Amino acid sequence: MATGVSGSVVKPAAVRGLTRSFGDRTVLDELDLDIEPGQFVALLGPSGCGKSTLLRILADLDQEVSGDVRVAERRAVAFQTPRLMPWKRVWRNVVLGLPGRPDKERAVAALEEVGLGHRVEVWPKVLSGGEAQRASLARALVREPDLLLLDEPFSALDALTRIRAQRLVGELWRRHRCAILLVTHDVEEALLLADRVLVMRDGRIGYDQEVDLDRPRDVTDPAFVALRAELLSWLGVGEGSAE
Ligand SMILES: Nc1ncnc2c1ncn2[C@@H]1O[C@H](COP(=O)(O)OP(=O)(O)OP(=O)(O)O)[C@@H](O)[C@H]1O
Repeated sequence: MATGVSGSVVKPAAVRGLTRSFGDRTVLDELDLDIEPGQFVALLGPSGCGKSTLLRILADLDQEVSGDVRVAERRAVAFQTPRLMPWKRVWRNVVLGLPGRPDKERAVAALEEVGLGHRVEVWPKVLSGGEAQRASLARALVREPDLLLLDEPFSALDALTRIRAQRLVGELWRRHRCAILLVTHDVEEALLLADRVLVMRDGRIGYDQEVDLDRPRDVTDPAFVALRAELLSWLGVGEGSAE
């Protein structure tokens, strides 16, 4: 039975038996997933395994599913590209789609939080790639989500900008304590940021590991190195791969 996304739940996400097919290809196959309030979850998996498909379903952008999908009503999403409307100033982009009159004060507060207090009035085309991505984070945060869905938000950024953006997301999460589901290809990024790392395999969550390391995390910490090796092995690219 196709049920789609329903709101008002205690958990930011509770998914049971989620199946999504495109033609005769089943991408998500009876997938189960719970995300707890305030939890930072990273989702990894080989290209084409269905990560974005799952995220789009949780964002209610795809309803062609079977299974039971319950997601917090307050949710927000940021994609790989910032998707700002070029004909609207940055602050108007941030509050676009919110009910009521555009609330500039709210937009400014969110932009200040991501370090863009000086970019309130400009057009999106003036922003650098990193700034545009931060504006898209501000647009997500202004919605005060219980669940923030991030689909490879850093992958188009250069290495340094990417590190800054990762740190910013870590700080925003500490401050807001919303649950986050971060889709990423980057094992190190997942282990630096998340409480819990998932790997998709055969249309389900094949690996589900808590990351119980102190923050800020140290990539040279033996526990970090061991977890990274385990994850790479699960992804089929490590020494002694699980494949
Ligand atoms: N609208 C669609 N129509 C047909 N096939 C689709 C559609 N959306 C996704 N797919 C297929 O579903 C599979 C999973 O795609 P998805 O984008 O979820 O993978 P992904 O794990 O996010 O990949 P990547 O890491 O490369 O972004 C792919 O084979 C893709 O071609």
